[in-house]
Amino acid sequence: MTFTYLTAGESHGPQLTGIIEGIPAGLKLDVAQINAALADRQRGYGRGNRQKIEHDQVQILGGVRHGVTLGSPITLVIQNRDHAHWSAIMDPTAPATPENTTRQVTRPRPGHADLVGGLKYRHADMRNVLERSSARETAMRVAIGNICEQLLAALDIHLVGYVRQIGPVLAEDPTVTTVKAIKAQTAANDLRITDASQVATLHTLIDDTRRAGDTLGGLIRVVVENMPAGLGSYISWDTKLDGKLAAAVMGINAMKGVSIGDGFAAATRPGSQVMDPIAYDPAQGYYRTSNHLGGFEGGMTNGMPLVINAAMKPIPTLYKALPTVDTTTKEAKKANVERSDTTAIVPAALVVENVVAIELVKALTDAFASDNLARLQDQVTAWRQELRG
Ligand SMILES: Cc1cc2nc3c(=O)[nH]c(=O)nc-3n(C[C@H](O)[C@H](O)[C@H](O)COP(=O)(O)O)c2cc1C
Ligand SMILES: C=C(O[C@@H]1CC(C(=O)O)=C[C@@H](OP(=O)(O)O)[C@H]1O)C(=O)O
Repeated sequence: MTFTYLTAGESHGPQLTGIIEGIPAGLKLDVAQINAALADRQRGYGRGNRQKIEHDQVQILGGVRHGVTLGSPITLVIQNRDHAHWSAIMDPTAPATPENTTRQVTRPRPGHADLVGGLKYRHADMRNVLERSSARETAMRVAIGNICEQLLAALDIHLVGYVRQIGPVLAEDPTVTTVKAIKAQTAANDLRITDASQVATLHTLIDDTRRAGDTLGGLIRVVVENMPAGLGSYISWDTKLDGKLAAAVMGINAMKGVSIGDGFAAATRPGSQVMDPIAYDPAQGYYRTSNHLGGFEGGMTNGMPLVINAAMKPIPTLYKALPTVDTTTKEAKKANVERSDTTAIVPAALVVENVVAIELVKALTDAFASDNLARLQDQVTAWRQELRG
């Protein structure tokens, strides 16, 4: 069964909707876990006031009976609580007020989708663009990704996303590398970082940046453990799983770079310091004595932990608004600002984790018969056995 999903909904519309096809029948879904992931996406130092309004909860409206997946499409809904407050602002016919003279968005923000989206779809009011280009949509990708994570857990595959750097400040403890250790470290602070000694520095950096009306980006890493070797393929460029992961991660709002393993740093070193030597052990089969290549060779998983890195640009909406042009008068103006995050690197790390989970489920359900979970589990077990031999 080919796994596909679609999301719909605007940032301040009534709800986000998601439909997933291709989750095997027989998976017991833990809705509390999906809601915990949604709450986790809302946390993080540096976010704006929207998260005080939303309390994201998923409703499952199809594809699940008595808590167990049916193999049919799964329909998910998340309400936008802010919709109620926004309807007047969203009404293009409402008269302007002194507080809000810009009911129609005509001063596009550099770095956001406003201007090009408006030109492309002929939206004179670029609110029609920002509503859908907003990363509000990533709430649904996390709900879908969490269902995928629950399927991966049923196959004993585990993953975590974390923040390595915010702006210029590195906040990664290089000795914390396992999924379990990363989860323990990152749960203990509001920055999703593994080096807790940087928390105070980063709080100050984010506070100072917010006061200056500016914004920050950063670096993210996702680590996946126990993904079997041989997923993805070298046979054609578009079968490479590292490529599919890169596209999925780049598909997240504000991502500007994706790399695997040591990534760009590998380009500066000799091959002897980059290739991962092959070894064999009867209990675990073939393995590598290092993992510079982040678990991929020839577009295929090689059985080592997958290491996927992402670079997020700073948030494009600046309170100290940037120069733009009013699209009605063509006069030089300051860009539109309503409300914004100073940095969203903390939720973004969870979003990257979740889109990785989605791509891994796609790869697994492509490779194995997956109408039913028990059958999929049997095949993955048999495949792991074959690889050990
Ligand atoms: C979790 C998350 C939250 C974001 N919050 C904001 C925000 O508050 N304000 C903003 O201007 N951009 C925000 N962004 C980034 C924009 O959505 C993104 O830059 C925009 O859609 C343009 O797309 P691009 O950066 O991929 O080119 C956020 C991104 C993520 C992943
Ligand atoms: C709503 C979310 O993020 C939003 C993403 C976003 C953007 O432009 O991407 C802009 C802001 O929207 P608003 O003006 O409504 O506050 C963020 O809050 C969310 O993550 O749930």
